[in-house]
Amino acid sequence: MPSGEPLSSIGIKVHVRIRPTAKPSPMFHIEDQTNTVLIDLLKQNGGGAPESFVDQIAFSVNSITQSTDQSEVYESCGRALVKDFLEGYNATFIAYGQVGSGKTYTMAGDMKVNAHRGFIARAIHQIFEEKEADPGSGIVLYISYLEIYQEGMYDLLNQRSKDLMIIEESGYVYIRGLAKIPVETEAQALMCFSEGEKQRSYACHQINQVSSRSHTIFTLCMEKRVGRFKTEYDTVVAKLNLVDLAGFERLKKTNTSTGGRMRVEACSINKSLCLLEQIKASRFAQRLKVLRTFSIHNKKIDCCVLNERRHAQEIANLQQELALKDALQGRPGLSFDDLTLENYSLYSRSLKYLCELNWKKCLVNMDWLNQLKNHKKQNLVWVN
Ligand SMILES: Nc1ncnc2c1ncn2[C@@H]1O[C@H](COP(=O)(O)OP(=O)(O)OP(=O)(O)O)[C@@H](O)[C@H]1O
Repeated sequence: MPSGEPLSSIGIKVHVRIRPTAKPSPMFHIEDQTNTVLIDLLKQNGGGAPESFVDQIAFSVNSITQSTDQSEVYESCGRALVKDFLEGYNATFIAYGQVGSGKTYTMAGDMKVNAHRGFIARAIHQIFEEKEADPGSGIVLYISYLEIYQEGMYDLLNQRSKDLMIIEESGYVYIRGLAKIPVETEAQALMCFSEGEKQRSYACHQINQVSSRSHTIFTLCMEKRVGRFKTEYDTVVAKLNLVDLAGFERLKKTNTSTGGRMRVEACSINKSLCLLEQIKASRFAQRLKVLRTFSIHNKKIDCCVLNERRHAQEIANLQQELALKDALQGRPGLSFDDLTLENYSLYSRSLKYLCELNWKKCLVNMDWLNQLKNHKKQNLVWVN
C-alpha cells in the first residue's frame, strides 16, 4: 500500500491550517494531541450578538497546523501524497476555505523567497528530486494549468486555447484543447507555474488585497514504465491535481454588494461552491451498492458503485467537479482546508466548513471501483 497505510484508512484526508492571527477567537479551541477542533456553540438572540455558550462540538481531522511555516505544512500532508502519485496513484490536493484564509498562500506562496514557496513548488521539487534519484524509471511529466472563471474554462498556459471541453472516456477525464506542456527539469516546471500565475484573475477587496476570482487546477501528469525488460513493460499513468478554490464570499464583508464586475464574480464563485457542496452532500446520501469483495494483502475490500445518473445534471453543471472526476474517484489522497478562526463574525462560516469536513471524511468507500479499474488498466499486480 502507498505510504504503508492500512487499507481501512484510505480515503479523503482532511488537514486544517489555521492562519495565525492577532485576534484569535475565544470560541475555537485546538487539541493538538488528538487533532481536534472544538467550537463553543452559541445561543443567539434574534441573530444579534452572542449571549452565552451553550455547548461544544468537536471536529476531528487528520492534522492541524497553526503556522506560517510552509515546509512544515508540506511535510505533514504533501510529501506522502506526492510519493503516492509517483507510484502511479491519482492524487488530488484541494485548498478550500473562506475568503482570505490562506488558500493561495498555501498553494502558491511567494515564489521569490525559497522558504515561502507553497505546495505546488514543493511538490515539483520533490517530483524532480525523486525522478533524478532514479534515472531508470523513465518518468515523463506534463503540466496543465486550468482556470475556471465565472463558469468558463481558460487555459493559463496558452491564451490561444479556445472552446475547452471536458471529455470523459472509459472512466478517464481530460480537457480537450487544454495545453499539456512536457517538462524535463524542475526549472521548466516552475517556469510553467509562474507563467500561469501571471494570467490568473485576482482582485482587491476589503478582506483580501489579492483575492482569487477563480478556481484553478494545476495538473502534473506522469507516465512511467514498469517492467523488468526494456522491450516488455507496462506504462503507468497518474495525475496530481493541485486545486486552489476561490473562497466563499459574503458580499457585505468583502464590500462587493453594490454591483459591478466583482459582485458578478463573487456570485459566480459562491454558486459554484454551493453546487460543489450539494453534489458532495447528495453523493453522501446515495446508497452504495457492494459489487464485489476483493481480497488485497489478506484484507477484504468492498468494491462499491454509485448511482451517478440521478445527479448527472448537477454534475454537468459544475466544471471543476467533473474536471477532477477521475482523480476524485480514483484515489482522493488528500483534501486540505484553511480556516481563519479570527473573530465572531467569521464564526458561522468556519463552523460550516468544519461541518463539511466531517462528512467529507465519510466518503471513503466510494472511491474503490475506479481505483481498482485504474490499476487493472495500468496492469499493477496487486489487484486480483
Ligand atoms: N499561514 C499564513 N502565514 C502567514 N501569512 C498568511 C498565511 N495564510 C495567509 N496569509 C496571508 O494572508 C493573506 C490572504 O491569504 P490568501 O490570499 O492566500 O487567502 P485566500 O484564502 O487565497 O483568499 P481568497 O479566497 O480571497 O483568494 C495574504 O496576504 C497571505 O500572505
